[in-house]
Amino acid sequence: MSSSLSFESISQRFGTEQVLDDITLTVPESSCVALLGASGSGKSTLLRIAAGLLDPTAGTVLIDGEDVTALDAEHRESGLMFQRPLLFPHLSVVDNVAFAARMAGRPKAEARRQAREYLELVQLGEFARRMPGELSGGQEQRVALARALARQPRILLLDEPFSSLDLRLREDMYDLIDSIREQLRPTIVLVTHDRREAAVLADTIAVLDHGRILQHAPVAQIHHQPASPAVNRILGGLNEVPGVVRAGAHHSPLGRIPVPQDTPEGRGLLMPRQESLQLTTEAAATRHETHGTRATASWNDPNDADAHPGARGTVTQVRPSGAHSLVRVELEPGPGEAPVTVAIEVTGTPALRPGDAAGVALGGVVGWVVPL
Ligand SMILES: Nc1ncnc2c1ncn2[C@@H]1O[C@H](COP(=O)(O)OP(=O)(O)OP(=O)(O)O)[C@@H](O)[C@H]1O
Repeated sequence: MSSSLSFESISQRFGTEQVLDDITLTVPESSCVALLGASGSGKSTLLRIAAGLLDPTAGTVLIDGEDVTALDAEHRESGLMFQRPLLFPHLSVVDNVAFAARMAGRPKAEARRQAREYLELVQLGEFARRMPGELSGGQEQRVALARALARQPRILLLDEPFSSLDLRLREDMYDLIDSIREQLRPTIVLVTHDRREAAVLADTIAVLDHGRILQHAPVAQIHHQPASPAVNRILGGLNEVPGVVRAGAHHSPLGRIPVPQDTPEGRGLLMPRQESLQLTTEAAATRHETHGTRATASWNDPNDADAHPGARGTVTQVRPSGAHSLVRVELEPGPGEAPVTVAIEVTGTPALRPGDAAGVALGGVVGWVVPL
């Protein structure tokens, strides 16, 4: 039940509003792409075009390389699931799931037998005879998923399917999607504005902004190597540190951070994730390069006059949020540098207060820089 899906130069206008602008994106067979973006960025419009519910103003939709742009939704063989389950209230659970097969002319007993298999898959086998009004919200969404899967779709299209569920139920649905991916290997397009959901469920994330794809990349890559500050922010990145790239490193109040070899020299913005930065003891984190003193910390490489694995600054904010806290530190600028504040995510609540001295280091990752 799995196919590849491609959008080629898809554009959509509503009146004078350009809602999608030259979207090209391929979703390989059995993979899951998340369309992530703010409200109004065009995610649902692209999904409706994939489903055949909307004709694009321009461009082509391909399933397994075949142009399906002119095919209507009925013949597109896609399974859809929305934020609300949209079950038929007068049909039992099993008949809701069997509905498409019945419409396709299958005998009732056969359609129901197949529907029960999908209900088992979503762990609702014993609810087959219930009416939708007798289900919880989470159960209704499972039925909606079973109904979408029972169509044996070539492409599964999910539009904010879990956003009305509470956190616990959402986690259960994530487990269910994992197990369905393992068993049926469907090709999935997931529309979401929840970056965590995108990261948990998808293989790749396509970031949409004002109808354009800003970047499409594997989940880890897009978090650590955002193509622009806009992508970094949409993925929840909080840090943008201006500086200069020279001799294989980015130089800023954060210190000398090694960068990939192909990083262009000159002014550049370093975007370390708040989860990748670490608080260090102030003594160990003393910054030496621009202050002209030598490192005393044992883990500083004495053979590298430029090596200094950290910076120092002053805590400006500590914001606890349960298991983690966000600590903001204003870094000491070197000569000619402007001060910059970075956010660091730490476990628990540190014994720090605004005004305290703190050291900051980038742990174990190569810096990622985009030109300024
Ligand atoms: N049928 C339509 N006619 C006119 N404008 C439309 C139509 N459908 C969508 N739009 C507009 O297109 C833009 C993108 O809408 P879309 O629903 O694709 O965004 P979205 O990213 O899915 O947003 P949300 O997260 O709020 O669902 C919005 O400005 C919306 O008002």
